Amino acid sequence: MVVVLLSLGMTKAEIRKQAILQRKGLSDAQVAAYSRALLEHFAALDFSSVRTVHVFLPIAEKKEPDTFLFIDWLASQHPGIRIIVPKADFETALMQHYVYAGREGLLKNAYNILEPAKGELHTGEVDMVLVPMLAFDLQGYRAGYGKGFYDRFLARLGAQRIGLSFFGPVERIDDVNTYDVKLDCCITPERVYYF
Ligand SMILES: Nc1nc2c(c(=O)[nH]1)N(C=O)[C@@H](CNc1ccc(C(=O)N[C@@H](CCC(=O)O)C(=O)O)cc1)CN2
Ligand SMILES: Nc1ncnc2c1ncn2[C@@H]1O[C@H](COP(=O)(O)OP(=O)(O)OP(=O)(O)O)[C@@H](O)[C@H]1O
Repeated sequence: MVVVLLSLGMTKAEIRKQAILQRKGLSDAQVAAYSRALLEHFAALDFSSVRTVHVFLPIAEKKEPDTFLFIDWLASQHPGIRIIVPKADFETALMQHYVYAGREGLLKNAYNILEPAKGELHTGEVDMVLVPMLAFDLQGYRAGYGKGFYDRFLARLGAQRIGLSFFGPVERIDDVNTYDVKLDCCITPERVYYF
């Protein structure tokens, strides 16, 4: 008898490749429409005890969700909430966090990530973090570009971790490691997955 062991899972490297291709296939109009759909789900969350939201700034060239929609919505609907944006140091894979002060002060780094050039550092608590990714799985694990920025950042925080993805989950990420931090939920254009 021949026994075939099928794994439904994928490695992060495989998932990254697939997700990058999937993203590349999106038109600008699709990115805009999907981003609006993500915002609709986000807007339905409970913000009653949220004072600080950490928002990644999109790499437009990589067709990431347009998080400026989220920033504009928060500023108009919850003006009391403080918006924090990151600045990544690629030598240490650590991020510094700044109080968002408008688009004027943002510059693109070598990876096309917009980031604050200067401003007020935020070193206090963060209640909610929007997490970028290439893909996530049914357990709430994610794969990003592979430098561990968000794993390092989220490890020391008690914040709500909210993933944003244009695509639904993969069944399972096989090579999850002890540093990988699970999401609390992941928003896709279709629905919100809770873990
Ligand atoms: N908007 C945004 N900011 C973010 C992240 C993200 O995913 N999205 N990151 C999430 O952790 C961190 C940045 N992570 C990155 C890690 C590696 C590369 C990189 O090596 N880029 C190469 C090749 C990428 C590719 O394979 O396509 C390049 O641009 O040449 C870029 C970003 C922190 N800030
Ligand atoms: N808290 C940590 N301390 C030390 N190393 C870490 C930590 N978190 C992650 N790493 C290391 O960083 C590397 C990248 O991790 P991983 O492949 O999970 O990245 P990713 O989650 O896809 O990337 P990102 O978080 O930047 O989107 C791994 O070698 C991992 O061991």
